[in-house]
Amino acid sequence: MNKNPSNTMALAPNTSNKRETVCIFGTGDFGRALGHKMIQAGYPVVYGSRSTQISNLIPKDAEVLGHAEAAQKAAIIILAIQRQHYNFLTPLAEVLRGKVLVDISNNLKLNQYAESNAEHLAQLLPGSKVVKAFNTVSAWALQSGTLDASRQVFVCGDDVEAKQMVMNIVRALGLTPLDKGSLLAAQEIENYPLQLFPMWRFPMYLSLGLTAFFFFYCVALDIIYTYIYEKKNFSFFIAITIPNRVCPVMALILLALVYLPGIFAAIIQLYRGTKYGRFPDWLDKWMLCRKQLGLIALAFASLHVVLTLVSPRRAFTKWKTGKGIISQVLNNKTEPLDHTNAWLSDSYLALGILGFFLFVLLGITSLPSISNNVNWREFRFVQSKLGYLALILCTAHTLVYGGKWFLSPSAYKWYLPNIYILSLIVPCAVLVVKFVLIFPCIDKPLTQIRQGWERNPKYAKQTNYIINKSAV
Ligand SMILES: NC(=O)C1=CN([C@@H]2O[C@H](COP(=O)(O)OP(=O)(O)OC[C@H]3O[C@@H](n4cnc5c(N)ncnc54)[C@H](OP(=O)(O)O)[C@@H]3O)[C@@H](O)[C@H]2O)C=CC1
Ligand SMILES: [Cu+2]
Repeated sequence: MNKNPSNTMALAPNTSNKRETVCIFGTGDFGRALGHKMIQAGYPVVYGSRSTQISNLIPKDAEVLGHAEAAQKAAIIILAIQRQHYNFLTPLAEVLRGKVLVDISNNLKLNQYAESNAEHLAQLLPGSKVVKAFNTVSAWALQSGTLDASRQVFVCGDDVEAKQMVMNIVRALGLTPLDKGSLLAAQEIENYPLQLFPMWRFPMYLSLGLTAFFFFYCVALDIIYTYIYEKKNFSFFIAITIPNRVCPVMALILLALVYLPGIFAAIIQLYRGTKYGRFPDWLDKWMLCRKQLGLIALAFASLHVVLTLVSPRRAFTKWKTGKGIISQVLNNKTEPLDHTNAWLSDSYLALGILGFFLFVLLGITSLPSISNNVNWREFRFVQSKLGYLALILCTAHTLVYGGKWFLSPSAYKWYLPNIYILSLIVPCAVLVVKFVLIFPCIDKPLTQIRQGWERNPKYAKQTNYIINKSAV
């Protein structure tokens, strides 16, 4: 039985300027914040609450009624209530039949329940149209208007029309809806706020691990080795010298790691002769966090710049310069300018400056506010072509800086190579494979594959299979 005859009418898209009434169950923090924002956006708001007493915290223009009464006034009902209280909705099933129920709830733990809160709600009230939305926005941000970081609202639901109505509200509040598909996506959306920087986790762990490794590598070779074999105490290297070796090395390796998965992907596609086929899971994940890897690399490069610029202020540098001058004075001999050295030092500085400039450009263009304003060809040009150029310049910077003594025995202590030699392995491998193997000989077949050509009949079947599966 439909208690509300205007129900079906209210579900039709609203074309007039007047906004339709929205009902919110629950007058807690989130319910109040959302109601406040909705009234500002011009929606009449009616609250459904256990107590109809109006407290002064509730937005002034809102009405507060019992749950059943409030629900009858609107086609959309937002549930600002924790999941564990959902059972009180079962007696209201008839009133809620055909209505759009917006589930905004979050959990305290990842995968706390077997089914997502939204699916649980849909099972409780099979006659209603459940839409998941708003759970990634905080009540505090809604109320204070500081939404710059989280304008995106993930929306999912099985009823397309209901989802559209909710997305219209999201837009009216000045937020950006992102359609995540059917209610099956609710679990993922509910897990999202519980994950701290999900895309950053792998890049963070990787860079922490590598940084620690290179740091102790340098401590062993530059401090402990010199202490044991040359009886010199260089422990103060820990403060600036070693960080200024680790930072450029990390920047270079992480930048190379941004482009390495693309090379694996190309090799896999070439080998399979098709682009239809899933990449292995690890590669998929790696491809998805390339931007984060690049931004961490940029941070290391910036630190390297700062650490290099403070060099003239260091007592060690001043002492070394003074020592050189005094030895010339004592020997009464002026050393002529070494032109090779002058060329080398100027070139490695120039390469470093150019490389860093491109690095910064890459970082800036990856910001959403910029990347949203360039088309994908421009974006690809910057991220791929300029990115490779930055990688070439930074690799050359390291080679010119250290190249002259890479072959000398002093670059190897305890048979271990100098950290710069280590740092060149991945970038050089990436550049060689890209420009010697992939680029000249197989770029064309690769492009053809990426445009959807099939070279490998073995995969034709699988292609059909995948297409059929995605159509289901
Ligand atoms: N706070 C936030 O920033 C965010 C919260 N959320 C989600 O919003 C939901 C509400 O959160 P929040 O507003 O912070 O919580 P509150 O505890 O502040 O409010 C919950 C409200 O639910 C109602 N309620 C409590 N118990 C019952 C019950 N047994 N039966 C019926 N109604 C009940 C009450 O409303 P009344 O007294 O009017 O009946 C109460 O005010 C949660 O699921 C949360 O995960 C999602 C995103 C952000
Ligand atoms: Cu450098």
